[in-house]
Amino acid sequence: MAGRGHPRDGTGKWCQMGLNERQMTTEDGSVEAAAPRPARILEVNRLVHTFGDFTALNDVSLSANSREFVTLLGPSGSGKSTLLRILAGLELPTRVDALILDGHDVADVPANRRNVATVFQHYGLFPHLNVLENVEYGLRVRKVAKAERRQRALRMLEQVQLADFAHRNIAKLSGGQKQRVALARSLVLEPVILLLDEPLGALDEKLRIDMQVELLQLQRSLGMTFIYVTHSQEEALTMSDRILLMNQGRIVQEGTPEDMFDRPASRFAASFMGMENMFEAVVAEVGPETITVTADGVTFSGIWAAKGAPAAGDRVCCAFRSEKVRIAGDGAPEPGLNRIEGSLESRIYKGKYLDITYRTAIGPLRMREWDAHAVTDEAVRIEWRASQTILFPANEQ
Ligand SMILES: Nc1ncnc2c1ncn2[C@@H]1O[C@H](COP(=O)(O)OP(=O)(O)OP(=O)(O)O)[C@@H](O)[C@H]1O
Repeated sequence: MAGRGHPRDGTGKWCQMGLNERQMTTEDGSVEAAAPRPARILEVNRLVHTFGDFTALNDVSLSANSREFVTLLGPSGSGKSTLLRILAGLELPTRVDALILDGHDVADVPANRRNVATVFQHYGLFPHLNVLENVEYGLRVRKVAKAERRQRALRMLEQVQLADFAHRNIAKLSGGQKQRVALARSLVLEPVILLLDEPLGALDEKLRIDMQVELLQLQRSLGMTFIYVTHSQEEALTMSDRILLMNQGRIVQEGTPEDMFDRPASRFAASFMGMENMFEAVVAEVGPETITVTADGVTFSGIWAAKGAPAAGDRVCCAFRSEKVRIAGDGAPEPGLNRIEGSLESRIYKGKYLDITYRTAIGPLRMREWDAHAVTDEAVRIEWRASQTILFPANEQ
């Protein structure tokens, strides 16, 4: 990419003082101010990608801002990796209206001329090179002088807490350490965007959780834009500024982690974001804040999560989380609470909590109970808040 302000050889080096206030040291040691980097670092408009007659990406548009952590979240086969490979230039899109990176349209620019770097699940390190040589490799290809590339590689190894391992053989590293080397090797090139394809997928759970925090700290301290692919909603919720939820080659919803967790706007999104209770109902009344619905003769209230507004008589889907359900007291329900009678159907011990299913007039309802002693075998009334009940059209997947 003829990226504005990004030298592709060893004649100068951009110092990241924050992505909008950069300077460049030239060969004679003078310092030049760089053009400010645009706040919007990536813009993709109407991307379509096909493999033969199979459409892997269908009318996908997205953007990323400078310093933003954007996650592509979705089930296997939803098109996340294909999208990432197109951003990296490893795959040329079948059709795209615009693919703007750092102010330039790079739709036809090959991978080695785009100022992005990619980290994959399986590291892709060179086994015959030690840690430092692996991190230096990209700078060597770019013909950066030896002293400078060594200094930059060591500085990056410090950032990923591997300075003491600089001369270690790659084969003698743990999975987490290998992934840190892979990160350092990409970051040392100072790309405008780092693309990460399930980078923690090969690590065990404890290490994955530690590395999530480390990755986030690294992204914040470098002030870099990360585009991160995962199928784990927990990983996406922990790290992202913004989540793009993908299904069958489309971005079906996007928002902050809070938006995505609290207000999934379709059956697919609700189910993927872990809403255990979901049932169909008919709109009875549309109020200013809540909407009243009926299902099998029972009346509930909820809030509308999808675009537009429903009308009385529309078929909708209601969803709420099992951890929001609790056993009701004896008195009349407080305003803003939905309530229903239930009888115990099953309970599953999960260590820290119990997953309990109650048989009710609208079907089985799940409740997560943290106090194992609170559960009795008797019939109960269970309740949950209208404000935590989301509604969306029943006819959209
Ligand atoms: N080279 C290819 N040739 C044909 N079909 C492909 C090719 N690459 C990907 N696909 C198909 O495109 C769809 C999207 O694949 P992609 O790898 O992008 O999904 P994903 O969301 O990253 O899945 P996973 O999480 O399993 O990696 C899948 O149905 C896949 O089989």
